[in-house]
Amino acid sequence: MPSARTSGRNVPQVDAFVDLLKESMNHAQSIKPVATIEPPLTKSDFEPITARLPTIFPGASHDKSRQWAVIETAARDVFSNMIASTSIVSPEFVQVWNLLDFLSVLSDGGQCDPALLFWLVEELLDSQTVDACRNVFDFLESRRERITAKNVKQKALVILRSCNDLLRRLSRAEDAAFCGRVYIFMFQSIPPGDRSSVNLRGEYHVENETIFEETATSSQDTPDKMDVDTSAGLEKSDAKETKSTTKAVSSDAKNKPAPEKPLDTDALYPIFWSLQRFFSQPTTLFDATQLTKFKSGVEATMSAFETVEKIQKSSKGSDEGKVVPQKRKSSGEDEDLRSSNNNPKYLTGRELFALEISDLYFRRHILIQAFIVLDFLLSLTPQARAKIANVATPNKSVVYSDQNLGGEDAQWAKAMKERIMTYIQAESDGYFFFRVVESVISRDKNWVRWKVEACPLIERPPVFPEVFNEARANAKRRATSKRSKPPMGSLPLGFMSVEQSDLAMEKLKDPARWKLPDLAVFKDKIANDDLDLDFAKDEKEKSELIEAKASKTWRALRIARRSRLATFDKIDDWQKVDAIFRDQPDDEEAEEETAGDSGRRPEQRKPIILSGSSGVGKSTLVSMLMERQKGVFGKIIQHTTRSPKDGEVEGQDFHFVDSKEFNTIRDGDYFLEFTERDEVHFGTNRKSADAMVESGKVPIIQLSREGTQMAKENGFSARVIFIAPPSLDELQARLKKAEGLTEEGLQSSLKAAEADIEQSKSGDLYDTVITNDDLEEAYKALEAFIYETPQGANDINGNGVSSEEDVAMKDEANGEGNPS
Ligand SMILES: Nc1ncnc2c1ncn2[C@@H]1O[C@H](COP(=O)(O)OP(=O)(O)OP(=O)(O)O)[C@@H](O)[C@H]1O
Repeated sequence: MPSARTSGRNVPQVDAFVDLLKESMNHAQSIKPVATIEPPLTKSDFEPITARLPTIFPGASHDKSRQWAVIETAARDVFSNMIASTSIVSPEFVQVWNLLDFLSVLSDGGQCDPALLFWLVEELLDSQTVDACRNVFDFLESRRERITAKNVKQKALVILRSCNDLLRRLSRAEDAAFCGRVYIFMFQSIPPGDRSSVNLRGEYHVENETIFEETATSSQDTPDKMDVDTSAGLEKSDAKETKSTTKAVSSDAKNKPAPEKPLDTDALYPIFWSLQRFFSQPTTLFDATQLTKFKSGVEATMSAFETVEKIQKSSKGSDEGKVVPQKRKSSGEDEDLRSSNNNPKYLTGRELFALEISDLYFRRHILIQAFIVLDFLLSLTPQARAKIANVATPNKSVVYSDQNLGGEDAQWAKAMKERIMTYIQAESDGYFFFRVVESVISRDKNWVRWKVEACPLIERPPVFPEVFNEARANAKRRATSKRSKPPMGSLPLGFMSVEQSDLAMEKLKDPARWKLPDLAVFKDKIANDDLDLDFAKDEKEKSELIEAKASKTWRALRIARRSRLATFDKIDDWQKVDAIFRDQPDDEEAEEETAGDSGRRPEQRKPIILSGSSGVGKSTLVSMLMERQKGVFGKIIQHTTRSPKDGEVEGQDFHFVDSKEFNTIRDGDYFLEFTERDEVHFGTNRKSADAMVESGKVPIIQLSREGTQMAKENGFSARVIFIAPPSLDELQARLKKAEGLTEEGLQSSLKAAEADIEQSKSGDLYDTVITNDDLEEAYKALEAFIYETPQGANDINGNGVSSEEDVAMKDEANGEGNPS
């Protein structure tokens, strides 16, 4: 990291503050030697530096605005130099995070402009690729509470601006999860009642225009002239209608009822796509001619959709009726589609149209658009207006008080809404799909109402201590006064009160009361149910038997999960669970399972992290452990964005994924750690570790120091072992044996190893250090640690993955283990 240059402005205070910043960076590095975003540096960390501020800005009554300007100028200079010369993925970039931490401390103390940190973050986001912006968000998310605790009003605007700028760069489709992170950050930083991001003027997003082919193709009339229409002009949906469009629309121009005979796809095409203009600008429907056009367009679309569905239903199972797409023309069209700020775009090629409308999801998409616009129209009816009549000062921009939806049009809108609803719900999962849509729309209506009411402040009134105490006491009473119901399936205990106490105690000891039944018992019972099902007299009896079988199957599965989890893979249908009853798992699995018994299980089942630099022997030791204690340990395979090397096997060495998939997992917070080395990403999926624990094995994870650090910071509960090389010379010798390692790679590994060894001395990251000199000795030490450390010791984080026993015990406590 190059040191910050002075600004050259010849303002002594600026120069002095630049020097102070440089010192603060050195100081920060001595306090936090790691190159990670975590841990954040705090006020006390910077105390020696902030104590010197009065030497630059002397006197209690000095000009505050001047101080802020000086600090801003100096900070911008230092910051620009840093980001211009340091890559965000390099360890040196930690200085930028440290600088931002320092500015946050200054800002909280009123020493600099509260928004300064966010101005720099805005600059940083502007200067980085989308991928690198994720790192910036790692920082922002980790510090969110602190950096938005004070003066949020002054910061809100720049937070909104930078988040919105970033959102404009993100693709809603490709970076959906990242978009979510940005939104969540925005919403968490800015109070819900803040109106800075509300579209109070009710403006529509009119730039996202849908473009489609204006000229009618000759695909039907003159099929052999297909290619000629490469010259067909593209027209915006609000452009003048073409011959074919006019013709199609004019058939309905006098507001005739719906055409029962659907239009062919060619005639429907322009009508269909011109609806998009109404969808994106519903206010155009205030014009009667446009409304008529909209109505006929929606009707034509609806009829076509209904016909498509009928055809599809009747031709189910055969290829008849399937629309075969014609080959797409290659033109510059695709680039056009992706332009304009990553707005999601429909593919509007004429030759795709038939295929598109044969897709149920596409049809649903369009119908939901129409549904929303119909809802909007219905908000203009006198009945809907009556609902907002008591709003004192409505926001005129979103009320459209000069517009009214007349009786006939309102009837039409209502009927069409119904028709759409019926259509969507008709498909198998249509009901659930529509419920989701409905709940989203109804939630949105509340926001619209809030806007209509001119966005009153959303405030939660303070709760007084007396009220709080009373509520707590009430809650406690309610939770404890009622006699709790015995857990489902509990056996009766009535005999305890009537029988002699010693006899009652004996009865209590009956194994049937506390022991899980044998899995085999359920095999026969389920087989009997199957038999009875074949002879069921009527539907009622049949459904009772199915219910009884389901209950038994469920209990059998719960018992089987303890010892036969692997067989669950073979179950596709809950009605056929024979796999769990088979005595001998077949072939390889049988071997594996028998072999599995040969290993000794450690008392502590927490995941084990083997940390250490490249070449120290982690893989060698893990292989030995897995070989000598068969079936006890399971290696957690990392995800990586690099491609497999010769001999590497997917799922054995790594899970090889592309950056997109990696980022999705990462944004979904599924990695317990992730690191980057030479532009290659590595990450460990938390779920793999959880699944391993569930299956009864002890997960083993090989991690670098950074990865270990991150796993620990992310609250992952594990025992951490540092594998040290006997010496750097020996490590060099071992590394040299590795094929394909360049001199540069070798030196960088040695440097990293040196830092790792240094860090291991601090003793706060690792539970034990094993020096891998003599391999056998190192292995013995590893086993000793794993097997001889009692339960509860070395728990770096008490709240992580629970062991199998914990789960089992919880089940027993909940009565879930009791099957009767
Ligand atoms: N105690 C030892 N004595 C001599 N050679 C060893 C010893 N332990 C491991 N090695 C050798 O060192 C090399 C590196 O070992 P290994 O691949 O296990 O390291 P690693 O820590 O897993 O490295 P990486 O993190 O790069 O995968 C191998 O050739 C291995 O055989």
